[in-house]
Amino acid sequence: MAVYRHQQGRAIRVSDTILETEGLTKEFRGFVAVSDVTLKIRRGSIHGLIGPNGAGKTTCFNLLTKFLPPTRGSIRYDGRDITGMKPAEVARLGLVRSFQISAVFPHLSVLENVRVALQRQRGGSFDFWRSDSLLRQYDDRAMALLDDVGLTGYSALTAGELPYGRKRALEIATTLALDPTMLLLDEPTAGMAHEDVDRIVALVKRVSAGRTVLLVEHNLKVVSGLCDTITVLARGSVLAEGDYNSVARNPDVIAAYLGTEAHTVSEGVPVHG
Ligand SMILES: Nc1ncnc2c1ncn2[C@@H]1O[C@H](COP(=O)(O)OP(=O)(O)OP(=O)(O)O)[C@@H](O)[C@H]1O
Repeated sequence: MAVYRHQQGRAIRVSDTILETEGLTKEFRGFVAVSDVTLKIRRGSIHGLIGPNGAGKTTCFNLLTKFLPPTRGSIRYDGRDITGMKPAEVARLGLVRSFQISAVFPHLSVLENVRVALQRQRGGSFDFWRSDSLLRQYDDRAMALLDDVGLTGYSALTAGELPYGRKRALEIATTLALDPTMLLLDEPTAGMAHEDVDRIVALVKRVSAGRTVLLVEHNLKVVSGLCDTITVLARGSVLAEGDYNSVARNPDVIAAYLGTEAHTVSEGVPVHG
């Protein structure tokens, strides 16, 4: 199916694949954490990266977001080779990772955190010395983003006061402030209680409209509810790929989970029906 991007009044045909890797490999002093991974991520999809503990998901995520240089292989984003680029450069191209909670400023208010992210998107760097009135021009947009992630009622609290699940929502709001074309989320529901998980799932679904999302996730219920396509990694390599039902039925996937992570299986990987 042809995909078009509208730019300056013109429709430009773009590839259906937004992000692809070829032979992506990362070795740590001879230990191969990610081995010859070839991925194709469809524009507009929600793509999950799963696998048992130690499968190489985080390393792969760090390679894609340019936080780690690959030992071998290439990464193309939106038709461009980004293998040698820095995280800030790929972020400017619209490929943005969600920052970890440590990147939320705990002593600033929820609103100020989003404002700073918006300012950063415009100016490129943090500047705490800008006058308050200059920063206030971002308030409307910041409130709209907080509304998107269900934090309207929390805007005046300091980020440090937020409950854990709400902090993750704030982290997503600060990421959305960068107006990403493709969003990379690293375990957005890690460590959350059930009700928070459901809220984040709904949130990811909502913010995925008009975007591509790649998420690394342990919680298979989350993956099954969100992802159009799932890539299963095991021992650094791609073990299977497809929709949730097909990968969950795959005997190699079941064996990989059984071998290393019996508790995860009990949470649901082998779904047969
Ligand atoms: N900086 C590093 N130096 C050496 N080995 C590393 C480094 N980072 C990761 N590894 C190893 O690479 C392998 C893959 O790790 P990675 O964290 O990518 O897996 P994962 O699938 O994200 O695991 P988990 O689900 O447990 O977070 C592991 O064996 C890990 O010990």
